[in-house]
Formats: sequence, C-alpha cells, structure tokens
Amino acid sequence: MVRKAVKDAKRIVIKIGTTSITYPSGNINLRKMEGLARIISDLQNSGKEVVLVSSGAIGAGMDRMGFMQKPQELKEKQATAAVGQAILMQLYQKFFGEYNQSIAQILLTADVFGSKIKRTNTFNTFDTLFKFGVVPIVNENDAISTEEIQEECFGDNDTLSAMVAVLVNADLLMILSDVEGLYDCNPVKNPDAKLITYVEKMTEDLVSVAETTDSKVGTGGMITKLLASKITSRKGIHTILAGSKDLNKIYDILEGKEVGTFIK
Ligand SMILES: Nc1ncnc2c1ncn2[C@@H]1O[C@H](COP(=O)(O)OP(=O)(O)O)[C@@H](O)[C@H]1O
Ligand SMILES: N[C@@H](CCC(=O)OP(=O)(O)O)C(=O)O
Repeated sequence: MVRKAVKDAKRIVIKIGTTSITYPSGNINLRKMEGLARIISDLQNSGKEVVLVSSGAIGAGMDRMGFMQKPQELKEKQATAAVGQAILMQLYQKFFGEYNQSIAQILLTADVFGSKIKRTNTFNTFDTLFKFGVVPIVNENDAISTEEIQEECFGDNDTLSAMVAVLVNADLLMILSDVEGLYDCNPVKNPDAKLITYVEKMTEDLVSVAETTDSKVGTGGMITKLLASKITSRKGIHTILAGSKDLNKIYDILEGKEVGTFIK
C-alpha cells in the first residue's frame, strides 16, 4: 500500500554502484550503462526529474590502466578515478545522446554539505538543470576529495546519493546494486538468504544483518546503503534498494510494484 507513494514520485535520485556497471572481470558493462541511459531518458520524457549518482570512476580507470586490483596508494586511487571519471562521462554522453537527452556532470565534495552558501549554490545549479530538462550525473570529486576513497574514512556514493536526495528535495531515492535489496543475511555468502521487502524503521537489528562487500570494486556494501536510508528517512524521503540485473524493474518500482526493499 505504502508503495503507492512511489507512484507519485516526480523527482528521483537513482544511484548505481560500480558492481552494476562493470563486469566481474573489471571491464565496463556497456549494456548496463546504455540501458540506464535509455530508461532515464524515457523517465524524463514522461515528466520525471532524475538525478543519476553514478559510481564507477575508479572501476573504469582500473579498466583503462589495466589494473587488476584497486591501487593501494591514495594518490594512485585518485589518479585512477580522474582517468575513469572522464571515461564514464564520455560513455554517458554517447548513450544519453542517442535519445537527445542532455546531461551534466556534478562532482561533489563533503564540504559542500557543511556550508550553507555552497549548499545553496549547488541547489541552484541542480534546480536550473531540472528547469532545462538536463539530467545531472553526480559523483564524488575523487581526484581531490580524499574522504571517499581513503580506506580509513567512511565516505561512499550511497551516503552521497542520500545527501543529494535531501539537497534537491527528491521524492524518492533508488539505490541499484548487484543484489535485489536487503536480505536477512549477506546473499552472496548465504544462498538461503531471504529478501526483506518492507522496512518501517531502520533499527540496529536490521543494520546488524548488513555486511560490507567482498567485491573488488564496490565500497561499503549493504551497511552504507542502510545508513544512507537513515539520512533520507529523517527527511521523509523513501528509499528503495533494488537489483540492477533487470533495469526494466525501475518501471515496476515506479508503478508501485513490490520490487526490492522499500524503506520508509
Ligand atoms: N544483508 C545483506 N543484504 C544484501 N546484500 C548484502 C548484505 N550484507 C552485505 N551485502 C553485500 O552488499 C553488496 C553490495 O554492495 P557493494 O558491493 O558496495 O555494491 P555497489 O557497488 O552497488 O554499491 C552485495 O554484493 C552483498 O555482498
Ligand atoms: N566515487 C567512487 C565510488 C565509491 C563508491 O561508493 O562505490 P560503490 O560502492 O560502487 O557505489 C568511484 O566513482 O569510483
């Protein structure tokens, strides 16, 4: 029933993780990026306003530089992200361009959210892009911002997507990943894991079933997705955690169907 609220969502933040837009080999999953561009362009045509928060800069950079593992040194990670971010935007430009959908790149750093002036300026940019019908594509500015890619810091694009959802007064945050939603235990390790379809309130018990990730490219795993949903819930924004395997499910979600995990 509560999923009906999703049907009315006009302004939507969609976050896609590295594991979704790369193959396990590390190569870029062009079909996934292309599908995402087609569906988002179609949603725009239907009158929705979509922000895409896309990870994958480090993954795409690793692919281009021929790295099999994430570089260990911070400066190497940053350089890899700088290479990869340009590749990501080149591909998005191509795929969105096929549907005549304009896109914009917004690279954010954590300090933006802590400063009223920067927040206002950033909001004004988003708002103007919405007015022009442009899809903003957001990532952290990894080349200069150490918070996100340094191991000992707790920054990631799940949290970033929630902060963007709050900043732009979104109606819905959709976090797409390689798993279909929140399970009662890590489904990658437990084949019997059960999908939790509805969360009224994020409790400590639920957070405790979430683990990080064993992926070579993902950051934060399920923990950061749940923490992100806490940020949005506080502002009355619903979050859906769903799988990216079949991107057409984005339509089902927006029709109020029971897909993934709905977090009130
Ligand atoms: N309780 C859980 N339910 C679902 N996924 C979980 C859970 N605990 C840990 N995970 C892990 O979270 C991973 C998704 O996070 P991550 O690898 O960071 O993806 P992304 O790149 O999409 O952000 C899954 O592959 C899974 O291994
Ligand atoms: N900003 C980084 C991604 C960080 C991140 O949170 O990654 P992910 O867990 O794949 O969403 C990048 O573009 O590589």
